[in-house]
Amino acid sequence: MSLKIYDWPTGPFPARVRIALAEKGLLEQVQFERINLWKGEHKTAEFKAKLSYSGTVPVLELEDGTIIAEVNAIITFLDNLDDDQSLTGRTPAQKGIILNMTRRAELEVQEVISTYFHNATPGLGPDVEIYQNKEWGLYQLAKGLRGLRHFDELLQKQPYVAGDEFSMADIALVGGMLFAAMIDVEVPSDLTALFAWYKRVQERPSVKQQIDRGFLDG
Ligand SMILES: N[C@@H](CCC(=O)N[C@@H](CS(=O)(=O)O)C(=O)NCC(=O)O)C(=O)O
Repeated sequence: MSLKIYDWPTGPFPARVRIALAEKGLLEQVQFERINLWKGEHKTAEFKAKLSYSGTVPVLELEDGTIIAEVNAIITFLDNLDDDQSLTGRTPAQKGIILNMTRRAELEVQEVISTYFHNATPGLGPDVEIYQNKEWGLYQLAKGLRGLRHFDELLQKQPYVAGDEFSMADIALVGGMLFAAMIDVEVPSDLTALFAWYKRVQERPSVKQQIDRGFLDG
């Protein structure tokens, strides 16, 4: 099976798919095509018509041309290629809890830090950031810091974001931590359970290799 993924190689959202690919042993079966976000290649009419209505990456293209263009959807597809849905859940309850916590990590951390990046910093540059609202961006950053504190409290009581095992939900929170690191958002040092979790998940080569990749500028 050959898969094609359009992404920015070190972007925090694409990193989540790359972690899942590594977890499933599929990294070698993927052809990656770099989409330069700083040049707005993800915002062209052609890209949005063919690949991503939202104008975002990553986008997965299957051999038959099928397009899947949301991180969680891509990971769900990958996790269902074999008979062990370790990332998205093996039972109905696990599937519900993992998706619940994945969305919470997105809505309370990664997406709000991304909104801060695009609104209250130069972001991808004036040619791409055609609308910015600095006040809204700062408001979302404060929400993201509250979100990180919430996950610190959660991780004082359980080893992983959705419970006792590593899952797609942990990958989502790793995405939030990567986004924070990429734009120098300081994670408060008193979030010791969060940092302990981050150290724990970095024991997985799939996660460590993404964190060690650093970030490319446009
Ligand atoms: N809802 C999308 C969000 C994807 C997303 O925001 N991707 C970023 C990539 S990166 O910033 O993590 O590298 C993007 O395309 N950003 C470009 C933009 O928002 O203009 C998903 O979950 O896949």
